Amino acid sequence: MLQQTYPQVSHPFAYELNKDFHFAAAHYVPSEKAGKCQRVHGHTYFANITIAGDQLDEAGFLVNFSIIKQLIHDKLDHTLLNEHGELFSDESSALFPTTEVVARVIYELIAAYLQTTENKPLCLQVFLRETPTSYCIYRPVKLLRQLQGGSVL
Ligand SMILES: Nc1nc2c(c(=O)[nH]1)N=C([C@H](O)[C@H](O)COP(=O)(O)OP(=O)(O)OP(=O)(O)O)CN2
Ligand SMILES: [Zn+2]
Repeated sequence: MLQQTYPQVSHPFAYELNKDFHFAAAHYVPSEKAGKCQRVHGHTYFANITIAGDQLDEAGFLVNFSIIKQLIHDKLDHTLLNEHGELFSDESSALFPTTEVVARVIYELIAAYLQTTENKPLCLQVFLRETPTSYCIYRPVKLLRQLQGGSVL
């Protein structure tokens, strides 16, 4: 896989891990503003996930790299994103599978999993590349502001 550096998110934690993975998926954006992207087309999405925390689990992991990939890859790879009715919807722009929304949904899926773990690390950034020239970064700003204010630690 292509190696690249990603924008850093500032945080106070001792450990930070990053997981790169990719998945192939089709989508369409059901808005006139999307032009040609209203038609079904496909991408190889490249994701980089940033997770941080102070505590390791009994395996010495912040979180198992392979689980982070599985959570997203097993669900979305070789699917039509618009058909995931539990994640996306053609009825509301907040749920159209744009790069922005897909990045946020990936964050939500990973954050929900991390809350079930014993050491509860935090997802701080999702970088999602949709094409060679287009990518989006989602950051949980409420959480990051709480971290800056010291109220999560
Ligand atoms: N803010 C967003 N704009 C666009 C999105 C999106 O998700 N968020 N999506 C699309 C299309 O789905 C398309 O997949 C990507 O568009 P674009 O970068 O324009 O792709 P091209 O390969 O045509 O771009 P080049 O400029 O030729 O590299 C559109 N906009
Ligand atoms: Zn697209």
